[in-house]
Amino acid sequence: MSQLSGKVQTVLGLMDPDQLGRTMTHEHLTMSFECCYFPPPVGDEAVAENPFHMRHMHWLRQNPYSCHENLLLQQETSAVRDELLVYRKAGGGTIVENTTTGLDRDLPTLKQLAKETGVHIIAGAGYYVDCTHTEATKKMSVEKLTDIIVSEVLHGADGTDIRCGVIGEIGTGWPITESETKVLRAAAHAQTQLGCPVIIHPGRNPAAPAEVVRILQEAGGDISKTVMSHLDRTIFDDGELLEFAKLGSYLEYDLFGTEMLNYPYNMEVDMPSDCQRVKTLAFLVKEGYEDKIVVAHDIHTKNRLTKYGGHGYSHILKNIVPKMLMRGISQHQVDKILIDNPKRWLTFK
Ligand SMILES: CCC(=O)NCCS(=O)(=O)O
Repeated sequence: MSQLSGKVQTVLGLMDPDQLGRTMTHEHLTMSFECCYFPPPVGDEAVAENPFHMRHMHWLRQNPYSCHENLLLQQETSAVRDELLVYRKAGGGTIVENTTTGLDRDLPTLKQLAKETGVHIIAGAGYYVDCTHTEATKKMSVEKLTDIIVSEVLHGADGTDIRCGVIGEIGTGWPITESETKVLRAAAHAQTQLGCPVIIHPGRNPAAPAEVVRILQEAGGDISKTVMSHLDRTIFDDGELLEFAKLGSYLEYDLFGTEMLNYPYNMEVDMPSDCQRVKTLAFLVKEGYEDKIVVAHDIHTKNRLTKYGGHGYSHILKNIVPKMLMRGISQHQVDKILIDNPKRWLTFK
């Protein structure tokens, strides 16, 4: 048994899991998404260069990845601080900050935000998708990657003594690359050593989540302590969703607040609306998965902050919870989704 056993690890240190409260399991507070810039539709170049006007807000919601400035969430720490204070007032307790290596993780800023707002912040260890892996990372053995991830949890990351409390989001694409496979194996090995939570960013294909689970399992990972993110843009067929749910991971619907017609990274995908997301949650609850669902907004661009007319970090607490209750999910089940499931996942074995 390690000193972490039975605890959760925030950027301010170890904590009793009962103190977490309502938890968003997948957010970003400071990061850069420049790695995933997508050129604007032909003819829209001028808007993309000058986006932050009321008249461009709809365009930005539809094309969030086509404007360099919108991808620099790390420039908005003051606005994020204000939003975290609102989140606390709305009944929020904890945020799992999923920024990993490749996305400009900034642990000192996370620590400062936790101190200034009283929101518990849990930071992520490991690596994002292949296109952000450096040549040095790509050359590393699984053992070396494992050592780095373990050290980020036990000793601190990025040259600081600030420790991560989850592994992930571990980034994977579709098909999963050799370097991503090594990182997944390293995440599983680190999880075996530490008994810690893991969270995965799957590729944009309905087969991707199950393939990640297969790789993790083969490397000894604990799927019951693993969250599969972004299911709202990945699995659309109810039958396929239930097949995936049987594998035993937590099922994360984390794009609440995102509504767009054309999803640029995969034009086959019809991004669901928030009403459709709630409907899917109600379906999963009816099918017996109320102990496996977790939710979040995955804010990773500026336009989703309330400062720019976005929904902010309190959207689920303020708007989605009432909708869940209206659609037959009970208060007890809502509490499981927001409090009990994140707590169980985040507690070290
Ligand atoms: C870094 C944030 C992130 O990866 N978000 C997921 C975006 S998407 O793959 O669902 O478009």
